[in-house]
Amino acid sequence: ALHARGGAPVRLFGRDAETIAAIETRHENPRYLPGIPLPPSIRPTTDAGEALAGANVVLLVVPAQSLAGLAATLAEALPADATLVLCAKGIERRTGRFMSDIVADALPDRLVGVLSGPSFASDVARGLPTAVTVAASDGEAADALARRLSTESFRCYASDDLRGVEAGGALKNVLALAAGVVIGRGLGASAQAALVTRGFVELRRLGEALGGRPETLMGLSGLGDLILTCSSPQSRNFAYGAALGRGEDLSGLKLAEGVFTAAIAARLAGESGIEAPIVETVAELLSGELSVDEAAQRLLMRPLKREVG
Ligand SMILES: NC(=O)C1=CN([C@@H]2O[C@H](COP(=O)(O)OP(=O)(O)OC[C@H]3O[C@@H](n4cnc5c(N)ncnc54)[C@H](OP(=O)(O)O)[C@@H]3O)[C@@H](O)[C@H]2O)C=CC1
Ligand SMILES: O=C(CO)COP(=O)(O)O
Repeated sequence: ALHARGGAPVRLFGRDAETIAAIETRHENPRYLPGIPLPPSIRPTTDAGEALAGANVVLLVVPAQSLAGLAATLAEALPADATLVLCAKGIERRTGRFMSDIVADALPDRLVGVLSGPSFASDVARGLPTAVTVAASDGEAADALARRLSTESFRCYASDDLRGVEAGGALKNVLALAAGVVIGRGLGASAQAALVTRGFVELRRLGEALGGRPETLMGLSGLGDLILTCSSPQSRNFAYGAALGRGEDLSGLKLAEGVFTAAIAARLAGESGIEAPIVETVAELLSGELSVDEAAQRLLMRPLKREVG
């Protein structure tokens, strides 16, 4: 929407014919962004070939667990010189792969960027001020992509630390879920602040162990996104954790990305010898090893080894 408003030719591929038809006729996405007018110049289609013909920048915006399937759908129609921008935050549950690894396997030799940072879709689509990180392994490519994707309301900062950006985006989902549990259980704002701070320590430790740089984890795609999603019910991960914390029936609720990432993140922490008690507690809660009460208590008041605030 942002780029179409700025005059760029934008095509939108989606698989749900009803939603695509609504965007075409009403210039609104009633399922995902109700009430937000979309520029009539956007060309929506259910035909991947039509969407991709001649495209030079392609943003892939599906949940992390769906990226491999989407990459397979697009493979044939994707122009050879198109730059791919990965917007999903997470780790593939089945394989433990980060998003850039999935795309490197399915669509090798492509220029790949990762876009991540504190940015709720509805804020971005409304044109509210947003700042994110755009990473590519090649610094010059990251700079060019950040310039290309920036608009007056959407500022992209370039980074060449692809793994650090991916790690921050995936881990904050698990921590946002934990923050939701704390609030849902009624533990209060002080506990929430403690959770976010201790969660950030885990995000940094684990993110570095996975190959990310400290300054990336302290930036928009790490700390920035952690602050946003640990404090807003607009975050699906936070909202899912809050419902869990309140003891609600979750059967009608779409699984948040952090549900898929928690066990993998806990395993990666174990393999790297990293202490990640919050991530581990979320994984144990989701697997049923801990009750909500036990988990809520453990998230903040687990037995101390040698932690210093
Ligand atoms: N929403 C947000 O505020 C933000 C989201 N993100 C990240 O973006 C990613 C997507 O999030 P979001 O859009 O909110 O997710 P939603 O679950 O709200 O929407 C997912 C969209 O992806 C489509 N989709 C899923 N699988 C496929 C597939 N195999 N082929 C084609 N389309 C598919 C869905 O289509 P259908 O309707 O047909 O199922 C739907 O349009 C996530 O990783 C999230 O972390 C990042 C920042 C902010
Ligand atoms: O990543 C997000 C905002 O930056 C969106 O978070 P949720 O996936 O938890 O909704």
